[in-house]
Formats: sequence, C-alpha cells, structure tokens
Amino acid sequence: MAEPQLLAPLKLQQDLLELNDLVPDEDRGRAYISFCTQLLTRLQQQGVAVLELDSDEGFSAFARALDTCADFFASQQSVKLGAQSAVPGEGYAVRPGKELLAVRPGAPAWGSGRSRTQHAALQKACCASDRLARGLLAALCRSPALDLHSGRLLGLLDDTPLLGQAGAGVLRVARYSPHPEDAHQLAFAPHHDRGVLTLVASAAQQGLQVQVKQQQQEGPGAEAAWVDVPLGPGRLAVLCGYSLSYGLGGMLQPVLHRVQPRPQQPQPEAAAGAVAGARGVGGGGGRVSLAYELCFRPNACVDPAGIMEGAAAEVPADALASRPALLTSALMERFAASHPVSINVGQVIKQEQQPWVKQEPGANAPQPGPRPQPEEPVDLVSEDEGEERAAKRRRQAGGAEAAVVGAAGAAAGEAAGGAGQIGYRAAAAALGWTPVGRSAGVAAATATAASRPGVNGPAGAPQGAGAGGGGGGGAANEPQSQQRRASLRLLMQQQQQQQQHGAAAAAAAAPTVSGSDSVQVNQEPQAAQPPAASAGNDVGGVPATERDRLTPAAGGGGGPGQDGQHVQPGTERSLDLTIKGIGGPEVRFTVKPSTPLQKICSAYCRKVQVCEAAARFMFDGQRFDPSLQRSAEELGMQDGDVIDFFLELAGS
Ligand SMILES: O=C(O)CCC(=O)C(=O)O
Ligand SMILES: [Fe+2]
Repeated sequence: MAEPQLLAPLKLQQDLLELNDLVPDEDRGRAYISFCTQLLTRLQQQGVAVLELDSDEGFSAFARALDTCADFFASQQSVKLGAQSAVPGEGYAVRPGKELLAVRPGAPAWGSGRSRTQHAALQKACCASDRLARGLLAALCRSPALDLHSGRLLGLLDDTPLLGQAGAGVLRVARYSPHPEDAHQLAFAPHHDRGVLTLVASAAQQGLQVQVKQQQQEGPGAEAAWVDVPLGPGRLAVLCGYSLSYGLGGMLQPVLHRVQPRPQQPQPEAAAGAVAGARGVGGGGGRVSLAYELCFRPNACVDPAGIMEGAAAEVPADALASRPALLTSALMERFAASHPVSINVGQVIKQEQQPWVKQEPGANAPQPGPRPQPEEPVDLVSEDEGEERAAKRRRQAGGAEAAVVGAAGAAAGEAAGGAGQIGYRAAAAALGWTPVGRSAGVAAATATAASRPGVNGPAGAPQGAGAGGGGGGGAANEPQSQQRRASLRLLMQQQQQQQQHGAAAAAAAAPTVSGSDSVQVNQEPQAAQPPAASAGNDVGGVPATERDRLTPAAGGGGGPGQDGQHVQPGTERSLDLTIKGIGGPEVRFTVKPSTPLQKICSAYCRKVQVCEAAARFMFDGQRFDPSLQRSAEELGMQDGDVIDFFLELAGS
C-alpha cells in the first residue's frame, strides 16, 4: 500500500499562518517553518496534505456551510431552483452523479428567500477558505526547501475580493449520489484540479481518494494506488492544482483524485424527488463535501522561469522550457486542451467513451522522484470550466476543425478564437527581456530569462495579499515595473484581440490552417497581405546582416508577392520553413525560395493572432524586416530552417 503516514493529518495552528509576530517568538518561528516544510514535503510526495485545524472555531465556517447545504440539498426542488444563478458556474446545478451549489468569493447574492441563507453561509466559508488557502500558499513558498518570496505567487491572485466583485476562486458544495452503480458518472471521475490549491472539507470521513505511487517505487513502472484521504470534522485536504504545478515549473505535480460513491449517514428521505440527470442524488443520503479552489486572476502572467528564479529548489531548463510564460486565461486553455472533460460541467460523452473508466491504474501517477519533468499532455478530466467554456467547446466541436499549434501542447481550439498561447520568447520579449541567439537555443532563451533581474510576478501586482501575506515585500524590481506593466498590457491586448476577432481570425486562417501545424502559403497574388502597419519601423535601427549586404536584390521595394509571380509554376523547388516562438506556436510553411517572406510572416501573425506591428522575426540570430519583401533565398534560408518569432514593445 501507499504510505499512509503521509496522509496522517498535519496539525495546523491557524494563527501561525498570519505571521504577525513570528520573529520575536522563536518557538512560533520554528513551528511555522516546521509546518511549511511538512506541507511542502507532502505536496511534493503525494500532491495532497491533510490538515487538522487546531480549533472548532477554525472549522466552524466550513461546518456551517456543509450543514446548510446538506439541508438545502434535502429540500424541495422549488427551493433548489430558486438558487439558480445566471452567472456561469455559480448557484445551483445538477451534474451527472451530483448536485452542486457554488459561489465565488464576493459575488453578489443570487436567488431569494431561503437561498440567501445558503449564499451567506457559502460566502463565509469562501472567505475562510480563501484566507486559509492564501496562507498555505505563502507557507509553501517559505518552506526552506523552496525558499521563494511568497509575493511571487500571492501576487498572481486577485486582491482579496470585495463584496459585489467576484474573485477568481470558487467554492463548490456538492452532494454526490450514494449509489455504487453511479460510480461511472462524471462526478466520480479521476481528475486534476486546474487552480492553484484546492481545499476540501467533508463531514464524512471517507469518499475522497488520491492516487499515490507505491512506497519505495520510482520510475515509469511504479505502481500507483488509490488511497482514502481521511477527512471529517476539523480536517481539510489541501490538493495541488495544475496552475500551481505550472507556476513552479513542475516542481510539484497536480494530484489525481476522485470521489467514491458512499452513503452519508442515514437521512430522512427528502421531499423532492430525483432530479433529471442525477438519479437518486435529489433523494438524499449522499456524501456532502465542500471544495474551494484558489485560482490565479485571469490576467496574471504566470511565468515559471521568473517565479522560480533564485529559489532554493532548482528547476531544470527543460522543465522551464516546456512551460512558457502565459496569462492565466491562456494557461486555462492549455489545461483544457489536455483535460477535455470536466466533472462539473455535464459534458456530452458517450457511455463507451468514458475516459476515466478505461484509464489504466497508474496511468497518471505522480511523477517519480523530485525532479520536475517537462510538461506532458495528459488526457484526463478537469474539475470545472463554467458553462461559457463548455458552450464554447461544444461550438468548436461542431464547427471548424481546431488547428494544432505548438510543440508545447498549445490549446486545441485556439484557431477558433480561444486565448492563444504566446511563445516563450514572445512572452519574454513582451515582458521586456531581450531574447538572444537562435531559437534552437531553448536553453539560451531560458538562460536569458533566468538571468534577467527581478522578473518575478506581474507588473504592479499586489504583494502579500490576503492573510498570511508574507510580509508584503516588493517582489517586483521597480526600475522594470513600468516596462512590465506596459508589457502585461500588451499581452492582455493580444488576448482581447483574440477574443474579439476570434471568429474572423478563424475564418481568415481557414484557408491556410489545415488542422495540422503544416501550413501551405497561397502563392496567388491576392493572398498577399497589405504591408504591415509597422513597415519601415525596423529599417533604421536594425543593422543589415552579412547576408543582406551580399545579396544584390536586398532592400527596398517590391510590391507584395512581386518576386513570387515571375516563377514558372513547377519549375522552382520548394522550401519548408518553420516559424516558431520558443515554447509556443510553431508553424511550418512551404514556400518557393523567391517568395517574399512577408507572406509567411503575415500568415503566422494571423494564425497566432498578434498584431504585425508588434511582431519581430529573426533568422540565424539576426532580425529581418518582412516588409522589405526579401525572399528566403535572399536571406540564405535553406530547407528546414527555423525563423524565430517574438514580440517587441515599441518605445520601452
Ligand atoms: O468532493 C470532494 O471530495 C472533492 C471534490 C473535487 O475534487 C472537486 O470539486 O474538484
Ligand atoms: Fe477536484
């Protein structure tokens, strides 16, 4: 069996997390560090820690929310329907195998009458969970083995939400079907959570299980086992989610977990009958649990290289190279691409296609050993997406074929308007770092990123937000902060552009994007793009390359497509060229040697949905200006060559 002692509850003296007077009190300081260390160890070894709160009072908000919701779930259907919310992912919902009541911290109340009571109880539990989760996040950062300024992660969260302004986190109280024959329902599927940390509470001792690798086994062949997480009054499980794992460069792994259908204590039969789609759930009896998912705010820039810079725990270059800096929204797209099914959104899946039923035991066991791994796409189930995203995916499934872009597992569906993934170098450049060398040097880019000073969180991010805020020291380097603020704005603008022009861009990309990363450039004159808005921007400041100087035809005019037109079809060989942003989209083009490179550069910009004015291209370590209409031949490109793409900020 797996190591049960690691699931033994870890005592949590809650006021320790507030860090008020640690320094003058050595014992408290030691107790805090010991707690931080144990928390990290458990999350590192098994992705989950069980906490035992030191006072009933500490657990009271959770207990009240669980009780109130248990009453609610046992009430009449009319009461439940009164708690529905127009806001996706909030209020009452029925999912296959469970009922849910969900709320975001600070969200305005939904429903009326009795459902206001539930809302108020859930809000209190939200506040308590949010505060605790932030404190735990700070504690993880401050464990000596990681030794990271807590502001690097806390600064990616939203400000502690105010009433009326929903925060990024979400609290879900669920009642599961107690029937073993419902074990195949979506609610019981093994899944990863996509947030930072999830806190789970339940009055029932059993029900939640995590997959852990067998004791003393490591490596790909290590057996994995499902182990009960012992909960019950006064206890909370802390689960590592995808966003945290990503932000830490894979140093922690998201934990695979599931719920088992188990009867709660016998309860009076509810007045309401079963609700369609959740047989037996509406009738009472199933386990009730509360899960609070702490999430990065959507416009935070999650930059593993910056976060881990200077940390005690070293992350290998390949683990960082496979995790480019991404806005949270793009990170969620990436997650969704590898976790296509959500346990909290009723996905339409045929019975025979239930991926969790077929999954081999251990198929997604925690990574062996402490060494962070390059991110591998997994095809599992996610915890929650909200209706909007589910609707979008349904639309995509029925619509244009999603293009697959990017060696780093870019999100399927990006071509149809999803938040695009921005390549490592693109993001690095947008954040104000100067990329150097050829793209092939992933390590070089990583080193560039790693050597830049003070890049450790979003520009102007609040430091040490929330309880246990870690002292609120300035993690951001001031001289760079303005630049990074501007850079972050650029990233956000790109994302907004992607959202606004998603459909149009997908349509525009359709002739060239063929459902793979190989793109044929249309050689017809009408396919030529208008000169980039930035035409000429590069000319003055960029020294010509040696090749440019040696090429007689280099420089100056040439209308779009001009060079390509006088080539006899079929008489000219073609070249395969790849444009790539490091760790990000990689698109292959087939062109004639005389085709102006502007065509493929423009096509690339359309595909990754970035503004051409901000796009920069490099070949062989030298920047070139596509608007000069030079061809691959003129720049000395050969079959199989790679062009680097990155973004640059004007004037910063
Ligand atoms: O109910 C539980 O114990 C866990 C719930 C869960 O994993 C989730 O909501 O993501
Ligand atoms: Fe979960």
